[in-house]
Amino acid sequence: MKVLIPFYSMYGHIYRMAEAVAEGVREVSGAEAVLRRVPETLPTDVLQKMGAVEPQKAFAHIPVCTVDELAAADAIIFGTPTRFGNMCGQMRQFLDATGGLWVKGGLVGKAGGVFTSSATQHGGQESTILTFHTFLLHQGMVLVGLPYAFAGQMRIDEITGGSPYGASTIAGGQGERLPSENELAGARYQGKYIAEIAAKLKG
Ligand SMILES: Cc1cc2nc3c(=O)[nH]c(=O)nc-3n(C[C@H](O)[C@H](O)[C@H](O)COP(=O)(O)O)c2cc1C
Repeated sequence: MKVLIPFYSMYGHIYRMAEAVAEGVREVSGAEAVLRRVPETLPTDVLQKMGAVEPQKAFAHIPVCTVDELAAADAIIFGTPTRFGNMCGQMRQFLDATGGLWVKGGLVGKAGGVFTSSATQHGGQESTILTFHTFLLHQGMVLVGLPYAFAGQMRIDEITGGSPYGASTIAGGQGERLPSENELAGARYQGKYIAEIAAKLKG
C-alpha cells in the first residue's frame, strides 16, 4: 500500500514535517511512504532574492511528483506552506494539472489529507488546510485530518501547531523556528492515521 506525500517547501519546514509524516506511515505494516516535491514555478533569481536557493538544496534529491503518481497511490497527504492564508502557488499549479484525473475519477475513494506551516501562530494554518480540502472533495477523496486522539494538539503549555484539520508547524517570521517535538509527533500521527484509514478503505 502506497501513501504519497507531495509537498512544496521553500525553507525546509514543510520538508521536515513531510519526513515525520513518512515516519508515521512506515509504522503501519505493509505501508510504503513516497516523498515527492511538486515542481518549482518561481525563477531562480526570485528564489535567490527570497533566500530559498540554499535551503532547497537539502531536499533537491527528492524526485519531482507527477500526476500519474497521484493516480497510482492508495492515499495522498499534501504538504504546503501558508501563503496569504492559502496553499502556495506551486501546489495550486500542480493541482491544476489534475483535470484529466478528475475526468476519470482517478482519485475517487482515496484517503487524502493536508499538513501546513506558517510564519505566525494565527497566520492562516486552518484556512490553508480547509481551503485545500475543497480540492480533495472535488476529486472525491475521503478527508483525513488529525483527530483529537492526538492529545498533543490540546497543549497550551507551549506554542504549538496542530489542529483537527491537520498537522502544522509555526516557522517564525524569519523561518527561525524549527518544527517542535510536539508538531513532529502530530505529523507522525497524521501519517500513521492516513495509512491505517487507507488500509481499511482497501479492505
Ligand atoms: C508570499 C508569502 C506569503 C506568506 N503568507 C503567510 C501567511 O499568510 N501567514 C503566515 O503566517 N505566514 C505566511 N508566510 C510565511 C510562510 O508560511 C513560511 O515561510 C513557511 O510556512 C515556511 O515553510 P517552508 O520552510 O517549508 O517554506 C508567507 C510567506 C511568503 C513567501
